[in-house]
Amino acid sequence: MKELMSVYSYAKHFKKDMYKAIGFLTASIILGVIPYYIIYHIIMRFTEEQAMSVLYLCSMAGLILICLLLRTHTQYAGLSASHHLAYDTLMGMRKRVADKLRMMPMGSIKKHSTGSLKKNFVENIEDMEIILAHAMPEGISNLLTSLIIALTLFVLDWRMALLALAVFPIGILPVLLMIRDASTRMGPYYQSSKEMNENIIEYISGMEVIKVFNQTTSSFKKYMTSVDNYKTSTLDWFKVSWTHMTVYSIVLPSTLLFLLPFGTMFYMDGTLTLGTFVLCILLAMSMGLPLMRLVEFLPIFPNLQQKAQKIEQLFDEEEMVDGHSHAAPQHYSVSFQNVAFAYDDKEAIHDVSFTARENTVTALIGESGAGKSTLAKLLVRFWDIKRGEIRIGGINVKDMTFETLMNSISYVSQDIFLFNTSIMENIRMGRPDASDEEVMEMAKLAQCHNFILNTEHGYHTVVGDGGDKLSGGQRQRIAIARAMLKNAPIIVLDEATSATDPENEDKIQLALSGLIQGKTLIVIAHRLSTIVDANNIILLDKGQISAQGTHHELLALSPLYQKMWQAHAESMNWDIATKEGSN
Ligand SMILES: Nc1ncnc2c1ncn2[C@@H]1O[C@H](COP(=O)(O)OP(=O)(O)OP(=O)(O)O)[C@@H](O)[C@H]1O
Repeated sequence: MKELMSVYSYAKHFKKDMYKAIGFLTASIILGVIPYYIIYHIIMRFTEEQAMSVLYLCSMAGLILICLLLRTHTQYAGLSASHHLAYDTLMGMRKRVADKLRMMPMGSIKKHSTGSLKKNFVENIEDMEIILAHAMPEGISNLLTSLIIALTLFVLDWRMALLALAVFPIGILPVLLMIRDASTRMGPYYQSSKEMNENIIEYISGMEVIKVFNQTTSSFKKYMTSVDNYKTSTLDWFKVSWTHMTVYSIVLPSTLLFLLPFGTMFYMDGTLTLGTFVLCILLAMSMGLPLMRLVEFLPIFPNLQQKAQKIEQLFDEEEMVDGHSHAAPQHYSVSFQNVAFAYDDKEAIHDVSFTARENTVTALIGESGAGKSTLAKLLVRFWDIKRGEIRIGGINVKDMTFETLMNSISYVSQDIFLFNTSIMENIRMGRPDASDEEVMEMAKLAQCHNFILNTEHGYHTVVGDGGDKLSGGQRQRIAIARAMLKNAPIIVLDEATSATDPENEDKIQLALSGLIQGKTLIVIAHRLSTIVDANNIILLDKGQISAQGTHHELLALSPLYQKMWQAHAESMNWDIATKEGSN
């Protein structure tokens, strides 16, 4: 229950809307009970053989009509307040999700599969609507109404009140059994639904691999098994709950079961007047529905409790602490000082120290898995380091606000992601206030203008999910244009031209060197020929710096660099040889 109540903390006007919803819904139920009281009066006048004018009967009918109209109106007002509260809360939760994801280290986000994140942040939050808009306000108003009617019955005749309420313990028993079963059955139900979500996303995302390796049958089987498990656990739960639901939905509204025979007995032996008897019957009948509605919501709670728990678990996950310094650094030299970092328990970076100075190009090189991309990601604070310091212009990146840090760096990662919108808008994300002309200017420098003009709608061509309507090299060049448009003082390019043909790569390098004035450029590259002119080359080996210096210094001093350069030169010769051979 604590988790469920905490859900409301995301609503802006929780109390005001909640009171309004409960107030109006209670009023609507009471307005539904008043006609019973009016009917009681008419019956009593009949039995006492009092004269009733047509005017009296018409005014009573009119009163009943007014009650019913007011009931509809208050019900509408109550539900409108409860839905307002519900969607206000859901909006608060979704905003919290967006903030949470921004503040979580990438490692913590990637620990969860896309399927389970989607389930948690989309479906589970959506499912909270039923409790926020219905279960809570309607449950409380039905409880209040049942209590008011029960109290009136006690005031009229305590024996009749007990007789009317006698069905309650019998009716509530199956509900309690359902809640008990739910605690054991909800686990497998929830797990199977999570697995199904994960498998659907994996099946769709992995379709290319599935087709190429002809894994359609086995992957489809995995997906279908999870769908089947979900079906089994859901039906399993329904099989149990249907029996319980049938019992309580029959028993709970049967408030006359004991009241009618025993009430007749009391009337016969003269301990109950006819008037009280009739009124008790009408009140007991009007109590059946709110009682039933009240109990109906109870079994929903364990299910939603599980979901609220899962949402809260994610919200409780570790966050990175935003720095306080809004001040832009005085200069943009980047320095790593004795930096160590571990993914989970495995240390990937050990004691790394180097400086990338302003107005220079620093290249990070090394074999695959040496830790180059990790260093780039640590600079943009996708993760926090374990030991040491990373400073920009002398300020520790942890002390800077994320906004200041992100304004300082243009980062092009290995995994280029483009949004499913036009090429123009994808590039403009680098600087949202850039004009079309500025976007095109950058596209020209990043060598994408010509291919963009050849696409179906030019700059207005929509690039597809993640940019999948473009080639890898085209995506890379758009990402470079986006980063260049941002015009941040530090540019980090992680294999940013690896899928680009050598001719375009040279042109991009030229454009970058034109833009480097006053900037700090850090490049990660496999092709050593692209970084021979770098001012400083950092050679990484198994997460450590093996050597650093210019190309000539490293050639003279580092056996590892000599080996890498030799391998590179051989591959270039082989490349030239095969090209000549084919001509
Ligand atoms: N998200 C992650 N979780 C756990 N380990 C990781 C993760 N990313 C990288 N690693 C590990 O950290 C080490 C350094 O990886 P990194 O990606 O930085 O290497 P790299 O030099 O950029 O390699 P490449 O040239 O192939 O891109 C590797 O051993 C890798 O397996």
